[in-house]
Amino acid sequence: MKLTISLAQLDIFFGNPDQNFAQIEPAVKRAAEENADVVVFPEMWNTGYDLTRFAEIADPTGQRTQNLLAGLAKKYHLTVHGGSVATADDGAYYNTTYIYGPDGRQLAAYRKVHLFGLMREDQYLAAGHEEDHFQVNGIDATSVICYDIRFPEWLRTLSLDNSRIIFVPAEWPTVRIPQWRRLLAARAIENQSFVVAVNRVGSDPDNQFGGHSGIYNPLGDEILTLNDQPQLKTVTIDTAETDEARGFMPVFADRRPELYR
Ligand SMILES: O=C(O)CCC(=O)C(=O)O
Repeated sequence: MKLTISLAQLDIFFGNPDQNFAQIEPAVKRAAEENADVVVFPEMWNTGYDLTRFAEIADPTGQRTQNLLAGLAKKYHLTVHGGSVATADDGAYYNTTYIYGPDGRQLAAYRKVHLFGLMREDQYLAAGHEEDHFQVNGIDATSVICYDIRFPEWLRTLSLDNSRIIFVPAEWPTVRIPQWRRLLAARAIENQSFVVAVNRVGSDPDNQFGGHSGIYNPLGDEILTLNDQPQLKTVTIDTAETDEARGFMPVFADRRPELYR
């Protein structure tokens, strides 16, 4: 099955939800003009890593984000993968993904499972515990957030349910972009899946972010790579390539889960 995907590689205004919210509709509109079936945003695009001000700026129960994404998905008739946003719920903060289908219905909500201690995320956020599985235009897919890609056992777990695409929104620093690209390629190869990854660009008080959003085929080839500037690019993938990869080399059937821990 074919799927046309737009990667919306944004810069993010540090701690300024209003300015960040204003960036979303123009990108969705542009993706629709490029006939995308799905548009994907980066991680924590509402606030950036302005962790100490979450009480003020995190989205209460994610409502503002959900209303925006649901409305845009319906208006432009495509799936909106909302990257992730900082949300507040029951006295805790989360790094949360929302995904909406073209009819405006929520397809998935996911909270980042592995919190990134190096950026003090674990001191300010609570971790998620749940898998996410959804379909985009009839294609089984799953989604993680940034640092989660360093945990192959988690992406394998998520891929066991016939998933053909792994979405990865991120705020990945420039200094580790070579690792970003290798990790994404490895996750694509070992799970015989497409990996669709959107990183932010620009900087915050602590980090420079390196872009290089990309799409990797099930052989780990980068079939689309962006640079380190704000941009939106669109490409069509064919998930028959996942059938070919899995048919040729039965990695899933050859697993020995009884030996793993
Ligand atoms: O793993 C890394 O090097 C970067 C992870 C990260 O920046 C994040 O999870 O926000």
